[in-house]
Amino acid sequence: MAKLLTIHGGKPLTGEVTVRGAKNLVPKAMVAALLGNSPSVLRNIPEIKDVDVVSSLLEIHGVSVEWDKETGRITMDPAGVKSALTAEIDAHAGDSRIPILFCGPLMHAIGEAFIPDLGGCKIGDRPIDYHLAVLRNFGAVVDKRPGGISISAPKGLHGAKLELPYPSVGATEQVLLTAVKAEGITELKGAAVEPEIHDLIAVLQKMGAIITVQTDRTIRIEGVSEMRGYNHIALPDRNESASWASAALATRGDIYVRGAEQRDLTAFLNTYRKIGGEFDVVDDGIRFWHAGGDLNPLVLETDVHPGFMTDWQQPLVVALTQAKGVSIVHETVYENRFGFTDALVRMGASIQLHRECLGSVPCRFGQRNFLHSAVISGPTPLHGVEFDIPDLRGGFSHLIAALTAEGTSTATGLEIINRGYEHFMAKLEGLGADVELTERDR
Ligand SMILES: CC(=O)N[C@H]1[C@@H](OP(=O)(O)OP(=O)(O)OC[C@H]2O[C@@H](n3ccc(=O)[nH]c3=O)[C@H](O)[C@@H]2O)O[C@H](CO)[C@@H](O)[C@@H]1O
Ligand SMILES: C=C(OP(=O)(O)O)C(=O)O
Repeated sequence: MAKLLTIHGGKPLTGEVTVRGAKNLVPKAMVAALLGNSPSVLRNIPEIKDVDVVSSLLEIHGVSVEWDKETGRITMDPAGVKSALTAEIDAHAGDSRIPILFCGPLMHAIGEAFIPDLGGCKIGDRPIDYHLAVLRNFGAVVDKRPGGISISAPKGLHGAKLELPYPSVGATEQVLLTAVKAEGITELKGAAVEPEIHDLIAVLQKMGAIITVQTDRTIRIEGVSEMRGYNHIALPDRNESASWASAALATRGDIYVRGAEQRDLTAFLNTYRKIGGEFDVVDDGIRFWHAGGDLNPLVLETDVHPGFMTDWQQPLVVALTQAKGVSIVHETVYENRFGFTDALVRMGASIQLHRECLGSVPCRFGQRNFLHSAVISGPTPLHGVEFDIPDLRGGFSHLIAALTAEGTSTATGLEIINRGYEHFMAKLEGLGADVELTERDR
C-alpha cells in the first residue's frame, strides 16, 4: 500500500515547531564514533531516515547502538567493530550519501571497507571523484566493483597535502575523518567551512584530534594514534529551520521555530528581510512571519558557506512566486536543482529556466547544458494539483506550494520527506494545516 497525502490549501500556517540536530551533522558524528576506543554519546538526535541508516550500518559493523528516541540520545560503543558482509551493507545503505564517509574510520578500525553506490537527492550527477582522489592520496587502494567500491590501506594511511577543486562538504568531511588518525600532518586547501563541518571538528577535537581551521579555507590536521569517545549535543538543523521560515512566508503565516540558531542562518535571515519577511530572534529560537502586504522580488545566488545555502533555495522559491515582480535565482552548487519547478508551474507559477548564469558568483555550469538559473514572475495565484515528491527540499517546496494554493492537492512519495524532516505530519497538523494521510493501492 502506498501513502497518499491530501492537502486542502489556502490556510496560513501558524504555531510552533521544534527543530533538533542537523541531518547534515548527526549521521557524520555517528560515523566518527568508529574512531574512538570508548563509547560516544550524541544528543539532540532527530527521528529521520538517515539516522536509521547509519545506526544499521554501525550495528552490522559490530558497533552497539542504543537510541533513546524520546530524549534524542544515542550511545555508540565501537568495542566489537568488525567487517560486514557486502550483501548486508547493500541491504542497509538506504537512500543516503553517508556510507562514503565510513571509508577512513573503517580503514583505521579494521583495515578495509566496502562502500555501496550512494543515494541522496537527485539534484545533479553528484560524483565521488574528490573523495576517491583524497583517499588515494592518504595511501588507500580503491577497487571499483559493480554496486560499490572496496577500499583498503595495505601500507597504512599517511597525512598528505591536499587541495579540493571545489569546497565540497562531503569531501572535506572525508579528509577530516581520515586524517585525524593518519600518520603525520594533513593540509587541506579549498575546504568547505559549513557550520556542520565546524561541529564535526568540535566532535573530533573532543575525541582527541588536533585540527586547525585557517581563515583561507585551509584545514590542518595533526594525526594522533588513539582517540576516545565523545559526548556532544548536535547543532540544530538550519535547513529545516529555513524551510519552516519559507513556509510561513509563502502561506502568509506565523511560525515560531524553537531551536533555530541565528548564527548559522545569517545569509538566510538577510535574504528573508529583503524579501519582506519578518523575524524575531529570541533565546531559544526564531519567530518567522509574513507582515502583510506584498513581498519583494529578489536576485539570489546559492553558494557555499557563508553564502546562501543551496538547500534553502527550493522552499524559498515558493515564497518568490508570491512576491510582486521578477525574481532571479542562480543555483551554483548543483547543476540540476530546478526540476521541482515543473510542479509549481502546473500549480500556476510563472517560472522560466535558463542555461546561462544569471548572476556573478563563479559557477561551474555556465558553459554547459544545465538549466541552473530561474526567472520567477509574481505574484501568481496557485491552485491544487497531483504531484509525486521528487527529492527532500523539492518535496517540501511542493507541499508548501500546495498549502499556499487554493483547492485540493494530492501527493505521493511522502517517505522521502522523512529523510530530513522529523515528525513532519505532526508538525504540519500542529501548524493548522488541513492535511489527511490515507493508504491506497499502488
Ligand atoms: C548529507 C549532507 O551533508 N548533504 C549536504 C552536502 O552534500 P554533499 O556533501 O554531497 O555535497 P558537496 O558539497 O560534496 O557537493 C557540492 C558540489 O561538489 C560536487 N562534487 C562533490 C564531491 C565530489 O567528489 N565531486 C564533485 O564534483 C557536487 O556534484 C556538487 O556540485 O552538502 C551540500 C552542499 O552544501 C548540501 O546540499 C547537502 O545537503
Ligand atoms: C541535498 C540534500 O541532502 P543529501 O545530500 O542527503 O541528498 C538536502 O538535504 O537538501
